[in-house]
Amino acid sequence: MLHLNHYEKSYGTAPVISIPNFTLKEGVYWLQGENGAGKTTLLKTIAGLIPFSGSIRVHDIDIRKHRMQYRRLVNWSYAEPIYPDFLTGTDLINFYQQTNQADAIDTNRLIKAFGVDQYVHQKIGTYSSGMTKKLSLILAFMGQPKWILLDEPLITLDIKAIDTCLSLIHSYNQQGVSFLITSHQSFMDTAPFQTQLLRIENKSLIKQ
Ligand SMILES: Nc1ncnc2c1ncn2[C@@H]1O[C@H](COP(=O)(O)OP(=O)(O)OP(=O)(O)O)[C@@H](O)[C@H]1O
Repeated sequence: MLHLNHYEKSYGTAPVISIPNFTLKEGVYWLQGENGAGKTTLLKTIAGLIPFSGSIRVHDIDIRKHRMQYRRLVNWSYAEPIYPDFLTGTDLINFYQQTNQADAIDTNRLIKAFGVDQYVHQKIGTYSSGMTKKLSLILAFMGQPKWILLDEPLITLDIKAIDTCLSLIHSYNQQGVSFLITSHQSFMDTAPFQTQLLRIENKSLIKQ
């Protein structure tokens, strides 16, 4: 369960989104809204990356009171990931393996599933945008998260990687992992799972 209470986010004096009280049960949620509505902002705050007012809890673990514990429950993938050029994919994966206490066999399975084993030892500066995106998705699936937040997961992916990503969402969800996904692309025609629709409109979050 994900709870937001008295959640408010502004940049400077400009309010972006306000959510008095919202609970999301387990599931796969597709968060929609116009450009600039606040989708990335909401995901970033739930991921613990930017400050906000109010409270956020996942499985009763408070984002501020139990920061480390919370961060292990919530994984996140950027819409347009940027990593230091001088690191290799292996460097980042090894780092996440430690911080997220991820199982090595599961991690290798993810690397192979996205075909990243072909280039994971190369420096990230040599990757194309789709290659970097696949790496970012591997990192998002690592460990034992209860929620995975995916910001535009399908952009720049090739058709095979889109299938891989949708299959992983399906299988992780069957194992009790929930997803909050933003996407301007309609992926429901090919997705092997049902989604529940959420929308940010007029600075509010609504279920559809
Ligand atoms: N770092 C920032 N500083 C100031 N304003 C910001 C910042 N990041 C986002 N905003 C503003 O917050 C609002 C919401 O932006 P956000 O990126 O969350 O929208 P979005 O719904 O993800 O949009 P898109 O569909 O275009 O990706 C926009 O008005 C944007 O200009």
